[in-house]
Amino acid sequence: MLETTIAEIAPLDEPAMTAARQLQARLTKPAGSLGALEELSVRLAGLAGACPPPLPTPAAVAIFAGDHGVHAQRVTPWPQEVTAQMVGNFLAGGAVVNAFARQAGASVTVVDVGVANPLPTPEDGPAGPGGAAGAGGAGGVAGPGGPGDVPRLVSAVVRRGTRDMTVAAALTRDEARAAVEVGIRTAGELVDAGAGILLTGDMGIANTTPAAALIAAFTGVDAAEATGRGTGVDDPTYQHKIEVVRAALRRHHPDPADPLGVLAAVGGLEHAALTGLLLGAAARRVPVLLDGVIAVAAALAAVAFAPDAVGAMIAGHRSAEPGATVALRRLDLTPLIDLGLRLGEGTGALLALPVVTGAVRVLHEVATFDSAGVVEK
Ligand SMILES: O=C(O)c1ccc[n+]([C@@H]2O[C@H](COP(=O)([O-])O)[C@@H](O)[C@H]2O)c1
Ligand SMILES: Cc1cc2nc[nH]c2cc1C
Repeated sequence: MLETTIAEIAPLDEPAMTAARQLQARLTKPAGSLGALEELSVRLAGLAGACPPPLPTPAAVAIFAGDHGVHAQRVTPWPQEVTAQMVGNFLAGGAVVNAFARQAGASVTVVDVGVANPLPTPEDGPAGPGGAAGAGGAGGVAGPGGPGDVPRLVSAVVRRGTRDMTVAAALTRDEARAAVEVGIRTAGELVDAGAGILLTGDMGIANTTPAAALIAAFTGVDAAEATGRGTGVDDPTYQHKIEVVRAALRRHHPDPADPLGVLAAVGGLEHAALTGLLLGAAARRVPVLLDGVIAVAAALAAVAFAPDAVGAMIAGHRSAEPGATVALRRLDLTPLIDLGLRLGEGTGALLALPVVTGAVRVLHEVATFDSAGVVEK
């Protein structure tokens, strides 16, 4: 499935992009006055092979959840159980991603690709599914797409957490491939169900450590440049975290020309699955909004598999994690918003969604100088 998906990924359609540029020039606004939105609309026309491209709706967030053996190296202050507990919170509608998804009108799908601990059940009380649902707003669990559209759980466990990358490869190649294919399948299912845009989300205590290792492996920057403070670590833990990333890279010497090998050596299950989601979206020519540092690390893997996959990607925001800026530079993507977010879950991508919709809506709805009878300069 990985190879056939890669084979389907093609460059942006030049005639559609030319048509979008010409249309932008005729709309009732000074040329270039919509800044980055203009080139975004051109790219989306190229992806769709049509001008105007379809409005990017409905939107679907896919949150991939997994745990990390490198947690044993004390790279994060949070206990591993929080991954499972936050999955429960997502399903109950009580997390930030749920609030932003309701605001944006996006559906939420949580994919368990390798959570180590058992997921909470509704009987587990207020923190479990159903418990926080009242936080969804007056009237209960109203989902983003209307009543009944509640967050959905997909169980696609490849293994219950990776191995500690400082002592072994995090995953076997077969496990890494299986996780990538979970992401490809997720993209296919969401697009088949009608999604017009996909948004990346992630949950995994300790996952900023493999994200940093992936970014260093694919870009060649030093571990210190790719590593950040994640959920928030003190200075000694931060220095230690850089050494952990450095030790993993020294141990495995991942070859950036072998993305499956890199994901297996120093990746995470959610990073691999997100790589698959990005490849699947590109193959189906549906745009995908990237969230934070975990998503952009996965994006580096995706373009190593298929360089043209970048055509489907939109950088939602600039995560506060320094590795995100390193990766975005390599991908040549400019983030739409820059608010110092470092939460993950898909929150930054959701905040950027109205900007993307606005960029496309302009091509659909704005009058031309001719049609509106407005004189040009
Ligand atoms: O999206 C980001 O850029 C981002 C930056 C820092 C932390 N996170 C989230 O925080 C968790 C990982 O942080 P840490 O410190 O445990 O590695 C994981 O669940 C991520 O979704 C996410
Ligand atoms: C509470 C909490 C929520 C999160 N959401 C994404 N990563 C997270 C990490 C923590 C610790």
